[in-house]
Amino acid sequence: MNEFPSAPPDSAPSPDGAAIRLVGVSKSYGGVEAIRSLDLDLARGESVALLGPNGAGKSTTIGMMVGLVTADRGRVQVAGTSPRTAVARGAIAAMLQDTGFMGGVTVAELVGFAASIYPRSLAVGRAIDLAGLIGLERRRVDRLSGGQAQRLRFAIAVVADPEILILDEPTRALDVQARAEFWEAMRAFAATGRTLVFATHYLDEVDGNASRVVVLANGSIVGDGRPDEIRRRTGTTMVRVSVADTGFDSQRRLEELAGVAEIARSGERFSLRTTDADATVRELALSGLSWRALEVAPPSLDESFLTLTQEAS
Ligand SMILES: Nc1ncnc2c1ncn2[C@@H]1O[C@H](COP(=O)(O)OP(=O)(O)OP(=O)(O)O)[C@@H](O)[C@H]1O
Repeated sequence: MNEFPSAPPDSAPSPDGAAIRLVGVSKSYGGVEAIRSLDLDLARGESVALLGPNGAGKSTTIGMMVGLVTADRGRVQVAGTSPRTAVARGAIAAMLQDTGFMGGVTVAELVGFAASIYPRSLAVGRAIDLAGLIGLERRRVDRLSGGQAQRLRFAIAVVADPEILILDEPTRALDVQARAEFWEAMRAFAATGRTLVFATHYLDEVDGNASRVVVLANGSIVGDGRPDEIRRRTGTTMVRVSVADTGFDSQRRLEELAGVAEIARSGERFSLRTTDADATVRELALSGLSWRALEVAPPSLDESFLTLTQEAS
């Protein structure tokens, strides 16, 4: 896939550097409070993963960023202006869930139509290439597979050559190969200093693709930081070790090592869940136990995610 051009200088975000700013934003649907007094500042150049269980408020937040949902209270600013103005200027573009296409047109015609809306746009062929749709230019849009349609949504968003790109569950209908290609294109986009915001349920997409993780639950932010910070703050590390003498005394001594919260055993192999792996390993080394095959596994993002969202419910 091609490289993206550098971020254009004339689409600079607000003077203070925020690409997107939400201040005290709330949104209710009837009796349902979808978003509760949310404050969020996204700096230019950040790649932000928006995580949260079903109904947490991710799509509502994204809808407000692109001017499709109006907040009941608070202020939403995008590239230093209102979301709708930012969309009209092509400063922000989005790939949303399940958007339909106008019927009876080809892939190239539809991307060309999208390009004609914006003051500045990529060449149609370039957007089609970036989206991995080469060879499908003349295919009618109603004859695309689910994964091809998803790539077309991406082509329509990226043809705006936006400063900020918003993606709501972008890889939902893609197979493994297409997912890998999609993220390759996204990393190239982010590497040009542009801002990327994506909502996902696939936590394995966060590492390597997000510089920041924002976790939502019940319409509020319950976690915000670098992926490794989120893990460390909430997760526990697993220390695994084999001990030749598996008698009661060995198990008790392992349980008493600093930081150990829980212990499980399978034959000679012990799995220690620890809140402080360094302290656990240090004491293990001094314990006099006859151990081998030490493994230290970092906390998983899945576990951190569950901890954060369950605490909030
Ligand atoms: N148009 C609407 N009318 C009524 N309620 C809505 C509407 N849109 C969202 N909601 C409600 O607002 C809350 C937040 O929904 P939202 O779609 O923003 O969550 P989400 O985090 O994107 O969920 P998912 O992961 O399932 O897509 C939910 O309780 C949802 O039922």
